[in-house]
Amino acid sequence: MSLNPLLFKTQAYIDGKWVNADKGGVIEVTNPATGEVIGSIPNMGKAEAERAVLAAEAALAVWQQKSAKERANILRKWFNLMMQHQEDLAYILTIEQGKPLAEAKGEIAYGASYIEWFAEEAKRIYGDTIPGPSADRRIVVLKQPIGVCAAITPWNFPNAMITRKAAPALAAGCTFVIRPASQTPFSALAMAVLAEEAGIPAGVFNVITGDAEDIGHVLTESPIVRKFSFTGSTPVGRRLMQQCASTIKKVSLELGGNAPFIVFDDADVDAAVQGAVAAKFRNAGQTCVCANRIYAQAGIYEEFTQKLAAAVQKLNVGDGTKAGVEIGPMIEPKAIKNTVSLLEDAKAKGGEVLCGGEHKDLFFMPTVIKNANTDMRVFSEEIFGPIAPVFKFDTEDEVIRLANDTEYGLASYFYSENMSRVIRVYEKLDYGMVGVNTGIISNEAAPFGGVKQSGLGREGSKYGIEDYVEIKYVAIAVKS
Ligand SMILES: NC(=O)C1=CN([C@@H]2O[C@H](COP(=O)(O)OP(=O)(O)OC[C@H]3O[C@@H](n4cnc5c(N)ncnc54)[C@H](OP(=O)(O)O)[C@@H]3O)[C@@H](O)[C@H]2O)C=CC1
Ligand SMILES: O=C(O)[C@H](O)CS(=O)(=O)O
Repeated sequence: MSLNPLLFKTQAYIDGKWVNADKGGVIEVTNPATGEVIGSIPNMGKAEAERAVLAAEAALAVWQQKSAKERANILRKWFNLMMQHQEDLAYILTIEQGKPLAEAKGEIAYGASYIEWFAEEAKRIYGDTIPGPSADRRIVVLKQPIGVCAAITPWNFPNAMITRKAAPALAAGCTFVIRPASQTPFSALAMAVLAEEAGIPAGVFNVITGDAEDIGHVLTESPIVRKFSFTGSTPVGRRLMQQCASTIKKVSLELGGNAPFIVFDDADVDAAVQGAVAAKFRNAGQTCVCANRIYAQAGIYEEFTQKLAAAVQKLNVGDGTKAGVEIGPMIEPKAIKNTVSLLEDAKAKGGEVLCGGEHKDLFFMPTVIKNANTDMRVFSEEIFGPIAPVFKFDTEDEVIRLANDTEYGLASYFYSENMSRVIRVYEKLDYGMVGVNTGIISNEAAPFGGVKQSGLGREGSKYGIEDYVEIKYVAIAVKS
């Protein structure tokens, strides 16, 4: 495969124009599998970000003058174009982010599914009429687009994290400014090429690249921006939320996780092993919903850990553009350093490495640690890498307490064939999402999001549009 020059853009996209940074600065982007420079993007800052916000404000009228059905049809065209270009978009994603091509193709389809879903939701943003408290009063409730929306997204899902925000925003009649992660900007720019081709008017969808802090201050502190959405780490999300407070902006946050993955004695152990591999090693463990702490009940602990290690050892690690590769590189040296540090800490505190543990360049071998315990950093920190610590537990009450003992509350998973236990456990897990007998829970029809310090709001599903509309109450006096 090779880069499609029509989709591979090295300029930002503001107000329907492809532009460089005012001062001409650029940021180089490298392929994490090879270290080669793929290309560069404009290193923009405050002035360009302000222009992007003004362009989005100016485009509100033209976008809102279209009917919901017209907006829906344009979004549908955007979805169709993404799927027509799935292979080319996946290749761009793999060389900038590292995930294997099969996973990248999956992300393109997953990201596009949010556009498909909200193209349909665009036509179903309903208001209410409410019986008035007296004969001379009428109550009308409208749901109207909130206005200019802005977002900052991470490197681990360079397509889907953007469409999960842009699709409901545009469906609701809002306009949008996105600042993608510096490591993975090309997927966002390719999205803009197809947005333009789909008929999304200039200024409605803008992609700005460059200095995170300078651009971030504009997107969080400009009074023109009415809604800010962030996906990334909890510390950065907390800081951006504080910045949004200056203008009382509507904020949605998809932040870090520390997902428990619980296997009870009455589980289908082979299914649980497959689920654990999927939940732990997707994107080389670099997702916020990855299984972070694996708990196996005493009765099946030996069987489960041995079968898990046997399955993990078979995973094919390498350059994601090569056929058959299942685990790509980590995103950058900092990620490798953090993963090594977590592993060394676990080993020093009694962990036994059943497989993996080594790394070369940005490739970290998928690792299973037996005899994990709560003194280890992997118990309380988000690993965000291909390490699977397996903890032993005895009782249901004990594992629920351990699972909930974290400031995070994004995803959780457990395996049991006992229906009463299934209901008891999913009711007691303090998380925004629970996977029962499955390790993969993300799709466009479901409300994705967390509780506690994993975030605010939900993305996808019928709930996802609510963050992009404002409710207006109209009180009407009626003469008899
Ligand atoms: N809940 C969820 O859905 C997700 C959560 N995450 C979490 O994010 C972490 C890993 O992703 P990672 O990208 O390292 O997270 P970061 O929070 O470091 O970065 C996320 C984005 O924020 C930008 N950013 C960083 N600092 C600032 C700032 N001060 N002002 C404005 N923008 C800023 C980054 O820019 P740049 O890197 O270009 O400097 C990047 O685009 C993990 O904790 C993971 O769990 C990640 C993805 C999804
Ligand atoms: O960034 C992430 O980790 C994603 O939100 C996970 S998922 O939605 O692709 O499962």
